[in-house]
Amino acid sequence: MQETVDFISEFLPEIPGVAIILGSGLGGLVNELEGQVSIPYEKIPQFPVSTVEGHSGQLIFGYLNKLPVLAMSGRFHYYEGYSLNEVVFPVRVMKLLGIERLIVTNAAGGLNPEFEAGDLMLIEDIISLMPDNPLRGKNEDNLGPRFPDMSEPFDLGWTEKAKNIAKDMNIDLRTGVYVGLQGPKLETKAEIRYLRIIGGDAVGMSTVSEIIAAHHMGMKVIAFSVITNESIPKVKKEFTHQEVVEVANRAGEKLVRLVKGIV
Ligand SMILES: O=P(O)(O)O[C@H]1O[C@H](CO)[C@@H](O)[C@H]1O
Ligand code: HPA
Repeated sequence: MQETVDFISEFLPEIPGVAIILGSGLGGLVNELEGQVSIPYEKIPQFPVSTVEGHSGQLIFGYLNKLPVLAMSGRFHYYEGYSLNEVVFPVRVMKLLGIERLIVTNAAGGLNPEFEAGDLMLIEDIISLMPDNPLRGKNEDNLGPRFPDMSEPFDLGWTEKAKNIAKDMNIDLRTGVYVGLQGPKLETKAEIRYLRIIGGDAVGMSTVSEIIAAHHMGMKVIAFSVITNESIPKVKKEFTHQEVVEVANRAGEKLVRLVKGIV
């Protein structure tokens, strides 16, 4: 990690105040960054590389409303074959770079029957149904405790502010619980019923491990889902990642405005 941190530090004009992970199709935020410095993942020592469409695969430093931020344009998923330790590696690097705040975004299927494609959801809690945990193995005590409390994974002050900012901007912000599954297969109807029963409002294949790792290190975290599809469509149609990326691109415009406001 130190090798990676030293490498990235060389490119950063200053320490970013906030790191932002951009989900599928949400790369549009990058267009808002001024004074950009981008580093392709394949140039960064020890860094994994992105293999999913809609995830461009670069770290981008830039100024959002004059505040220095570091955006991960492209994240890593367990289903790509990475271990959860590899999936959260960039989050750990961000903390070691001195970044204290993290905004996580994703594209997700709506479980809550009131949600529609294009809705924006503030993630208030998570359920990790990943087959592993990024904290498994010897604990690095300099990162965080062996048994981190997870009763409040998100920074409450920050989430309250986000809700108020959304209201001021006339952005309809849903709230709910995000369930993280390993993917890459989509859910069966019976699995969807199960996920709803256990309290899920949105489902995806990312995010939960990043939040666990960030919270373990004491980062202040906030997270949003763009609901890109109903997990059981009212009108029968097949799931396509293409549609996820398209809807996220369109609805992502709202999220970009909101993130800008929050930053
Ligand atoms: O969670 P992000 O990276 O936004 O991507 C979501 O979109 C992909 C499925 O279309 C899956 O990777 C799912 O997790
Ligand atoms: N299920 C799982 N992951 C997803 C979905 C979904 O319906 N939509 C976008 N990512």
